[in-house]
Amino acid sequence: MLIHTGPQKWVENFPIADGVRQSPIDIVPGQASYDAGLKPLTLKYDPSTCLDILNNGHSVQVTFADDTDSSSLTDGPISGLYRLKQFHFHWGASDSKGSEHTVAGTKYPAELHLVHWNTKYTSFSEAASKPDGLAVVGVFLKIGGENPNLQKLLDAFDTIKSKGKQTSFENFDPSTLLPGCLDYWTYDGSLTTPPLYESVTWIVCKEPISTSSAQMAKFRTLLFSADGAAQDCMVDNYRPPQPLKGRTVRASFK
Ligand SMILES: NS(=O)(=O)c1ccc(C(=O)NCC(F)(F)F)cc1
Ligand SMILES: [Zn+2]
Repeated sequence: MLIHTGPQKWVENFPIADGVRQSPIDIVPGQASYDAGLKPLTLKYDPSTCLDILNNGHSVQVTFADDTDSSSLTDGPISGLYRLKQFHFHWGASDSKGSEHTVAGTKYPAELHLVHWNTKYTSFSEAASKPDGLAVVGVFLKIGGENPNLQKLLDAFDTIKSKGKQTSFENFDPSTLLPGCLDYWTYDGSLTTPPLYESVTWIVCKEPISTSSAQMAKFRTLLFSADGAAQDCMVDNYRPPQPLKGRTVRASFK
């Protein structure tokens, strides 16, 4: 039988769900503070570090080799160098919802998260629970023209339909999924799925990338459920916005 332990239930096992720096949030551009001290993002990705694509039961994830600095994030709001570990998506059951962050209440049909960890720590796992451990770049997807770079991912979905399936996925360049303009909002937040660690410097790009309605439909063919279990479509895998609790959202642009 289908057990949905949705976001409202998480606080029972993860009390930090009611913490002071939870994510996602609703970003209100008019209330963000422009910070001239914020640097442009430096994202350097090496396609040869791309390893595989996985259905982990709550999203589709592309994992990278993180034993060297070849795929990294520097500058922006962070200090030091953060290595790319993986990227994944959140999406809705229809094009009217799906993103985790919202912009003045606007929901996008999907949101891409590029997850990086601070190399002042020895591993992703060690960094994941530290207040300055992770930096996640969020990119909104909006309905427009078909996205040929996204299509490369979607073409692998038939082989990873159910939970736990993974397949090799090589030489993919994640920078092809970035918008042309890297203006961003930044704030201190958390993982948006349990254990909800308050360890993320969020960097949310103002400019969305495009996807088509047909491409969004392809995301919805993935399953939360494992092979042999009752088929449970992987949709609405987003956490709704959380209270700001006095935090400031800074903008890298005027
Ligand atoms: N949706 S999100 O905020 O980008 C996000 C990013 C990464 C993780 C993750 O690695 N969880 C496993 C860990 F770290 F051991 F707890 C969860 C959520
Ligand atoms: Zn995410």
